[in-house]
Amino acid sequence: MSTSNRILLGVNIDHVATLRQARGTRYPDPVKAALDAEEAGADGITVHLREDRRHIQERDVLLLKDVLQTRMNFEMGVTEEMMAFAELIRPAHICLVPETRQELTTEGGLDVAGQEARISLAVERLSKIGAEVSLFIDADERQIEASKRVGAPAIELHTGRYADAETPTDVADELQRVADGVAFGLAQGLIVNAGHGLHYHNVEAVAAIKGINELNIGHALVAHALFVGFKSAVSEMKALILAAAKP
Ligand SMILES: CC(=O)[C@@H](O)[C@H](O)COP(=O)(O)O
Ligand SMILES: NCC(=O)COP(=O)(O)O
Repeated sequence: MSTSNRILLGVNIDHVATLRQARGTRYPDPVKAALDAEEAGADGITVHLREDRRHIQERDVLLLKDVLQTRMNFEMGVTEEMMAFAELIRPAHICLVPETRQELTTEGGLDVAGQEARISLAVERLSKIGAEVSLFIDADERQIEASKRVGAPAIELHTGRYADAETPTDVADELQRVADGVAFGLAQGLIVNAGHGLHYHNVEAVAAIKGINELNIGHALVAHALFVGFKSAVSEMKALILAAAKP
């Protein structure tokens, strides 16, 4: 069980691509953002190639594969198209996420418990290309146990409910739910990551939870980068996380 205080920052660059896609221009380039993020201390780069291609494109992933100095965390829905693409690019990490076309963003975690056979086949197939497969799930014991059963070495706990909570009681409850999920996942022998909706004002409490391996953060970081630049946005976030994770 890992209870290390070393916590990694995965920088999600999807929403650099959102701005580009809004006009169909060549800029801003998420590949440049990824390289700046790495220079500023990102431990990895996360991209979500959505089925509707609303932000990241195949071109981005193919270029990143060649230029990243750290490692790619490739988020994907469990579809044959994405499985085949993952086999082509062979990322170091793959995170299986639920996806619906109309959603504004990823709503809730993957229902692993409800489709164990299908997820198990996907984990087995993607593990064969050498990827560490994680499952993006809610902090729910049933889903964590199912993740263990299907053979995934890692989970990423969806922190969206914590991020969206409005009253102090709800914030505390949702934070506790994440902390309980981390402890339960670690007890199952899983690598536990977390992310979604984290920003400069809510990240510290999550980073202070012992045993989290990595936080994946994107939207807030890209938004802050508009005002301070990408490198500063990453280094500010990294400093917050590392300070909060200190014993
Ligand atoms: C799975 C996840 O939490 C992130 O990839 C998130 O989905 C960012 O992309 P969207 O904002 O398009 O949902
Ligand atoms: N998996 C979560 C992620 O990569 C980033 O989510 P967000 O910070 O863009 O909400």
